[in-house]
Amino acid sequence: MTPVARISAAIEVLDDVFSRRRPVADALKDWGLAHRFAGSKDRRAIGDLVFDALRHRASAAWAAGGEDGRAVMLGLMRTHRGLDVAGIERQISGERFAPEPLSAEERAALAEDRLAAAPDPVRGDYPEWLADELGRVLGETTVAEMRAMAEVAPLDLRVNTLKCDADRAARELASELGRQPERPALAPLCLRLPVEPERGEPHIASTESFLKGHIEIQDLGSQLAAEFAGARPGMQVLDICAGGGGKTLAMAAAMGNHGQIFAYDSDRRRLAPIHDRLARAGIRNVQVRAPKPNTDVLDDLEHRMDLVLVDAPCTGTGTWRRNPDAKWRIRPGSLAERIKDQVAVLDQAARYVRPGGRLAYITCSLLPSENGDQIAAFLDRHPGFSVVDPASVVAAYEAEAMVVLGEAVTLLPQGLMMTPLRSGTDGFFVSVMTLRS
Ligand SMILES: C[S@@+](CC[C@H](N)C(=O)[O-])C[C@H]1O[C@@H](n2cnc3c(N)ncnc32)[C@H](O)[C@@H]1O
Repeated sequence: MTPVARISAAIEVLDDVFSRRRPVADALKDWGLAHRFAGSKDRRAIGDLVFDALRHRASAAWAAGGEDGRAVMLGLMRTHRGLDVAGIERQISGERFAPEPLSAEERAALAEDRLAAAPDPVRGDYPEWLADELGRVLGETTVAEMRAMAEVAPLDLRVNTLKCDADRAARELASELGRQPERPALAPLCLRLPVEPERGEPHIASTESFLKGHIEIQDLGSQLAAEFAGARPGMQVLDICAGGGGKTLAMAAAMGNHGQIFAYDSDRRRLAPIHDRLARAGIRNVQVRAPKPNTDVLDDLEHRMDLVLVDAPCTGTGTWRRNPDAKWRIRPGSLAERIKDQVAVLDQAARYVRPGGRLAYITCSLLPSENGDQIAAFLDRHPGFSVVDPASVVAAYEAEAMVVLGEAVTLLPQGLMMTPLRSGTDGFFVSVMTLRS
């Protein structure tokens, strides 16, 4: 396909997403099925265009003065590809499969510099109805943070210390992929592969390092969140929202395979990948407890756990770098649902903490209603718990990892927050609490 035909295809997919409110993955898949002549490079290029357009949907639409796929694609070229009107006209001209030439109105809109006067949610590319919530926690940095949230995320890997050390894993990856991973200063066990659009994402899951269990794919923010929970060798730990096991694996490594982790999730299908992942990582101290009908499979753990981790179901507003589609799909009703889920799982989790034990609550969301407000309400319902000073949570990690987090982590009254701009991670909130002895 020619570059201009790819642009036309991306417009078609975007219109499908916008007009039928379809998930982007479904729209791209259907487009591929209906256009079998398109090769893998074409599909990747169209996918990249569509994802880029979704990252910057509001600002691009504003710049072009329209709302549909065509307007967003034209605006994207203007605001995020640095093209002027003549440049855009060159990009979309061609004999076959080219979009219609620019109309006089489009040309006029694209010629103006409209974005400077746009409202904050447009300049920062986030939904207007979340502006107050985001502003409450991000304040004056909201637009800058949301702009960072609209960029493409790097690929982060966690070195599995049960099998390998960071220097060796970095050498292995460099020789397998032909590129040297970065070593973010915040975490000695993180290897980072920045985006290289022309090469596409490396296929980590087929590397020897991955297959041997030397590395796991995990965002740096998720790695740090698991560290902040404070699992230590010998502890009894319940990971009550274990899902595919990202945090379970990180905690098992931090515990050096000593002590016990119970991995539970109310949805047994979500637990399915954990078995292979545990085996690959050489983990021996995890017992997977899948739910069973009419049986409380966690009964014997009540009041016994040194640490209960709640990696809570949430809106995922912190992961918009990876799912730009999600920021336009989230609705007030789904936020309200997640808040209810969080109340339920926190109340359940509290039962398993031993006196003097810890309860760690994590979300990949930046919304205070899922984070600080949720913890404040929990403390009202459970007066035996209190928040561990977030500064001391950070200090404990810094001492252990021999790093300084400084401004990379934002300390809040009920916990701490990581953000794309300040931390270079997905957005995360972590609150650590203790139960009175
Ligand atoms: C953020 S995901 C967990 C991700 C996982 N910990 C990881 O690091 O890969 C949240 C999980 O909570 C589970 N969940 C939701 N409500 C729950 C409940 N009441 N009890 C246990 N798990 C629950 C969901 O099924 C989902 O798998």
